[in-house]
Amino acid sequence: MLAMYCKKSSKNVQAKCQQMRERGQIKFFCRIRSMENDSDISCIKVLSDKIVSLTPPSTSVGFQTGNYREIHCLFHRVFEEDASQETVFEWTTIPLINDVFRGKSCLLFAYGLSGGGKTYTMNGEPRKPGIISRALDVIFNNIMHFQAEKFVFKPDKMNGFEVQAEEDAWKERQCEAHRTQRLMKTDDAIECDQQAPCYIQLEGIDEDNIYAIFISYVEVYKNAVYDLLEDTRDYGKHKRLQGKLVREDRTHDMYVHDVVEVEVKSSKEAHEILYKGMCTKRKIFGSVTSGFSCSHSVFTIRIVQAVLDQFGGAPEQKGAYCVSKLCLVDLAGSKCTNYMKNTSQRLGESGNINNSLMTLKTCLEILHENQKLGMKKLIPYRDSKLTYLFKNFFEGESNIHALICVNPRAANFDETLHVMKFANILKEVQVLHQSSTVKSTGFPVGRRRANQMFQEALQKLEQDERVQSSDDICSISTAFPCLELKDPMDDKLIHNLIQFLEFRHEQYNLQRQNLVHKEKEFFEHLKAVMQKNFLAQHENTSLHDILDFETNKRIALEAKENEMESCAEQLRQELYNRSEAIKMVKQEAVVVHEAQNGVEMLKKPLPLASFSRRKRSVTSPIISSEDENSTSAMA
Ligand SMILES: Nc1ncnc2c1ncn2[C@@H]1O[C@H](COP(=O)(O)OP(=O)(O)OP(=O)(O)O)[C@@H](O)[C@H]1O
Repeated sequence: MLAMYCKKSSKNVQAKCQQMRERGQIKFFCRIRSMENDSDISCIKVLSDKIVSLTPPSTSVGFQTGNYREIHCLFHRVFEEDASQETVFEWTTIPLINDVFRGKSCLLFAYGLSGGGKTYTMNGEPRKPGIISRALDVIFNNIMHFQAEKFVFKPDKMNGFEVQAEEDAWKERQCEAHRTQRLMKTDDAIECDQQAPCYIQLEGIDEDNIYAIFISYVEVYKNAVYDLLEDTRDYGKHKRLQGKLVREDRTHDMYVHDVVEVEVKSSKEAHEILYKGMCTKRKIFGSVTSGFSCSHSVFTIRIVQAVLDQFGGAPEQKGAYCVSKLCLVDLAGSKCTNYMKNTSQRLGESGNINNSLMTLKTCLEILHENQKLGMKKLIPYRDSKLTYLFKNFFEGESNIHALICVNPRAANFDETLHVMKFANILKEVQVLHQSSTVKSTGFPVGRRRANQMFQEALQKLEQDERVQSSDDICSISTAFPCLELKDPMDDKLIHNLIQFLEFRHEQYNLQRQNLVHKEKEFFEHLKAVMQKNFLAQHENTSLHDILDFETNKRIALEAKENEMESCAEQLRQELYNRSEAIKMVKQEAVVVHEAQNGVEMLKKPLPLASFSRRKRSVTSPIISSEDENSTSAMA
């Protein structure tokens, strides 16, 4: 959270905090990059892990117009120059990934001046992977053994998914295997040397669920959306990527129409797709932006999760799944114009960037006004593709994190101040806190493991030669005695047969009794397990209640803490203002006192000598030592 000082009554602040608890707040982070040159002067000081202060340098517009007060900005967390990529990722992205696995939709965007380190933070560099790369690693490390078969879930190109029959999915898997082999032979296939083994245990992963991950990568450039994963191999010099439409689905969620969405099964596969997109971006947009990104990159990870049925098998019921997404956005630099050479095309580009960021600002301002005053003003999301794409994050239920990337150079002070002001507008906007969309099914916990154990046991039974004969399993006696009658008078055979059958019958009864007994035992055991399960579920529910209670308490405390921090900052500012005022009053008092002294001195009758000296000093205030000597001589 960022707070710039404003004078509001504590009642207002309290009401606001209450509102925040219900609606949820956008979390603000600030990353300060290291300076390029040692000779550069910094205008940013980190006061604590949440507060930074901006000191206007003498060259700044504010300073020149007499506004040279320090400005304090409050964030959820401040990352100093030496903060690692890992730390930034853990603070800004891990909570969002956890929420995505709870079925929520999340947005993380990097905003700041050109060269502030947005792309460095989002995409990273070789050996210093950024947020996108780490997010992919963490997701796949956690769901490695819980993935659905490929192509079971198929995007319907309208934000939704279809569940395919196993045979259709298998056919698609075969086709894809050929296609990938072909693709890997092209120049676009890049070695993924950036892959970082990032192991962080996520919350919200349910081993009784199956997961499927889909990624898409688009670029918003000159108010048009381009698909970076579109096949560009046939695109020659004169052929360009086609702009895509941004549409709204039945649930008012936005999507890029006809965008390529790739289902990935490993972090390596996801990285290959990511680098393919980066290559396209460099090839198509790189040449016109000369190192500074004048377009907005949107990398989306969609997670489909379905609950396994009561036997631990894949769900067949259509629609029995939940879809959530994580959008990782690298916004264009907010000060592109200065960095770009003044060719007309580039001025046009920078104008477009500023337009889209301006529209974003306008939308947020109107949204805040609507929320604050209960108005229903039309918000111009449609004025820019960027805002239209993210409409749902601001209007609907979502979790949003904003990462403000700043360069502390004093020369950038004025622009940095604008970035902070933009962040301050964002702070005012409230987004609805999304409740988890993953519903409890009532199925027993541990279905996947139980199913696996059952399958293993079955396999073992099939493999074991000793139990393959069904005779061995349900045998009630040895083989029948020889029934060949050699002598018609021979009663022994009949007698033996009767004995054998009686023994067999006895064995049958015994085994039957045994079976009934075992069945009874099994049901007793099952009952005990069910009872235990019921108790565990009960305990689980009460633990969830406690957790919810504690979470609410934590949220309330956090809100209180934020409120206190705001109040403390206000009081500090007030103190500063008052001490400045006291200083000025003291100075004025000294001046008045001196003036009074002067008047009193004048009122006193002076001796003649001193009068003549005074008279002289009045007429000629600058007296040299020679004059003084001569005056005293005259006296
Ligand atoms: N925290 C950091 N530590 C080390 N180097 C950094 C850091 N932040 C940025 N850099 C370096 O600064 C340069 C510019 O950073 P980057 O391209 O990320 O800026 P940007 O904000 O994305 O700019 P633009 O909006 O123009 O794309 C890069 O060479 C990057 O390596």
